[in-house]
Amino acid sequence: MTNEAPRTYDVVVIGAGPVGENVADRARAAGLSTVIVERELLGGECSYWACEPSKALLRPVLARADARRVPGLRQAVAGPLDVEAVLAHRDKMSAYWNDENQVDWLNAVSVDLIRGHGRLDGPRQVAVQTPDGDTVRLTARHAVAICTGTSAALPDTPGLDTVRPWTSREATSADHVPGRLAIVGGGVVAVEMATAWQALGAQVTMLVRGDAGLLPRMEPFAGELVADGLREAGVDIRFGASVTYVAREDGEVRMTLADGAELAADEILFATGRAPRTADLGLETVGLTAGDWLTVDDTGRVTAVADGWLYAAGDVNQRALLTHQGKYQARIVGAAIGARAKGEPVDDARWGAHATTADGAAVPQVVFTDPEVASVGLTAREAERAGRRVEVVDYDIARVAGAHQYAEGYRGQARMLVDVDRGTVAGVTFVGPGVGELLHSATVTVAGEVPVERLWHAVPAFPTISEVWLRLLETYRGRQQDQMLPPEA
Ligand SMILES: Cc1cc2nc3c(=O)[nH]c(=O)nc-3n(C[C@H](O)[C@H](O)[C@H](O)COP(=O)(O)OP(=O)(O)OC[C@H]3O[C@@H](n4cnc5c(N)ncnc54)[C@H](O)[C@@H]3O)c2cc1C
Ligand SMILES: NC(=O)c1ccc[n+]([C@@H]2O[C@H](COP(=O)([O-])OP(=O)(O)OC[C@H]3O[C@@H](n4cnc5c(N)ncnc54)[C@H](O)[C@@H]3O)[C@@H](O)[C@H]2O)c1
Repeated sequence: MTNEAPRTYDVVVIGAGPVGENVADRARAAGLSTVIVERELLGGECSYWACEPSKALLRPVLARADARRVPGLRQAVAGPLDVEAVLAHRDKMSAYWNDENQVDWLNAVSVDLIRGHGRLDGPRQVAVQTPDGDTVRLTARHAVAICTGTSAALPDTPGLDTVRPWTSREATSADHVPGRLAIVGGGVVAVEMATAWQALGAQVTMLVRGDAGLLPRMEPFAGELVADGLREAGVDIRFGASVTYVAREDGEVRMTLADGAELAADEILFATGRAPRTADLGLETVGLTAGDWLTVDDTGRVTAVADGWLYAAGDVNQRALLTHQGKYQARIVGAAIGARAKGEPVDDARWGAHATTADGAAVPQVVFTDPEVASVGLTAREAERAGRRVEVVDYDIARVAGAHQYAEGYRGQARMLVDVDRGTVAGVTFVGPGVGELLHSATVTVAGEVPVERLWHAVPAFPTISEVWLRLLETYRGRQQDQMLPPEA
């Protein structure tokens, strides 16, 4: 093992997923010497085992579902998906699990790369264990940024160690379609992977604990409409189903549920949430606890560490486990590191250049199921918990002319929350085919804190689904006018 003298950089980034890459890019653009440490592939979970492969699997499924609702086109797409072609497309969209292009990009932006496992080794110090067993020591003049993301969190179900369960990694990279796939969980990964694998030919059974339904963090109608869509596609959804024991016997996975029911499948996917990759990161050398999420302020600094040199961005800070939101944090964190290093003022006021204000106000998300779910800002439940006075405005998207054009028998639902004290929109949820591309209008409205009265002047084109905005506003105004009418004699 060689132990060279420590190399010094202005900024050391640990983890080259989408977020680490962007922190490094922004820090370098601010004129700071920057090195990034990566133990697997540049591009992280998103490029190889999450967003890219999952959406490549889902795109043909959703395009076919849409086409089947268009008269004149339905017959042309009546047949099954070409599984081999879908998997080949997925492989291509995952860059064949090769990060050469991303290395080229890193070189082009003049960020140094060290491959290996990075660990903190005291304040501003990082030790990298390289694949050939060497240790490279790094010192950061200004900042260390932790961008190590998350891994699948598995429950401690007895027998789990014997079944070789699928996690999101296997679910997005599998090269064959299992005959029967059991999915534990009712969150985003569970519903997306149920949509994909059922359409590719597996018989999917979802085992969802409790009675909160699917997508429990979203508006309840989102989970209900997605459950309807999955059932129509042939998925068997069992609510109140807790797995108490699993075993792999004779090549199949056997499960026992809390109510004593038994079932078998060829594979079992645990889509039961995420855990931060901080267990083996040397957190204890800077007074933090191994395995914890890293709590940060709005400029991305880890709040529990003195002197403000340690930052954390992306999944690992648990603010919003989404690529686009982590990259937003990364742009701001990179700029904040740059400003502090140069002694420039840091604008961390609400919506300031160095504050990740949107994390708490306007996080957009699209769930790529049939129907799609697109949401930003608060749900009604969250608004109530936060003590915000909101008016809940609902509209059936099927009544919008553009929805009739989009698909025969369109089914969908929209909800807008109007903050009655501020006169702005606090949250929007759309559910229905094609609504994902509608979401940014809602994000601009929420993040821009556009007064509801001004929205009347933002005219949606006819006949598009976006006319749902007009209908939501009319519903809201109609209600207000009703309230202004004198009581009937
Ligand atoms: C199945 C699935 C589908 C998803 N789909 C979407 C989607 O459609 N849209 C969306 O916005 N989000 C989606 N997400 C979430 C998205 O993948 C994450 O939010 C995103 O990857 C987080 O980026 P990150 O850079 O914080 O972490 P990661 O992408 O996890 O990257 C972290 C990197 O750090 C490296 N690393 C970790 N520890 C060390 C260490 N000690 N030393 C060196 N390197 C280290 C890892 O190898 C990895 O490359 C999905 C997630 C899953 C599981
Ligand atoms: N399209 C997208 O934007 C997209 C797609 C996939 C994932 N993601 C991101 O990835 C993150 C992780 O997704 P996820 O689905 O793994 O997590 P999640 O938190 O969304 O859902 C986890 C589900 O597992 C259940 N669960 C947890 N522990 C369990 C246990 N012991 N037994 C049974 N059920 C259990 C929960 O009740 C919940 O239904 C999400 O926060 C999401 O932001 C985003």
